[in-house]
Amino acid sequence: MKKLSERLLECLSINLGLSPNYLKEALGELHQDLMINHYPPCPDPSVAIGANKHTDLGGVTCLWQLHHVVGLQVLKDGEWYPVTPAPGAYIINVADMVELASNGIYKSIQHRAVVNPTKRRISIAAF
Ligand SMILES: O=C(O)CCC(=O)C(=O)O
Ligand SMILES: [Fe+2]
Repeated sequence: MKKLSERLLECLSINLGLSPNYLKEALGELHQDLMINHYPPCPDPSVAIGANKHTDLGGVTCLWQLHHVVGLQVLKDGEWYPVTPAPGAYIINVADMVELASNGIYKSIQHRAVVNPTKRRISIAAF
């Protein structure tokens, strides 16, 4: 997972027209944390939230959504959009440090997780 994050930082740097190491050097040594989120089913999702609106603090977040239960949503132009899990794929979030180090060219995406009335949901995030 660390190698994936480092490779993504290289690609994001190259895309800025900078040296592949630019973001890695700007962010310093990568200490990656793993967070496992468990959202039990909630009979009335209109009165509960799984994870409140936030941005992630680090460089890039690699998120794995298990069981293909939809829950992650991103905020764009004032609207929430679901991020449908794709089998075998990670969701990659640009986080705060990359927004700062790219001088705002990359945006740290606002997101949240909603709960499901019948299914539990598990996601694993590497920050
Ligand atoms: O469960 C999700 O899809 C989102 C989790 C999340 O945003 C986080 O762990 O920072
Ligand atoms: Fe997050």
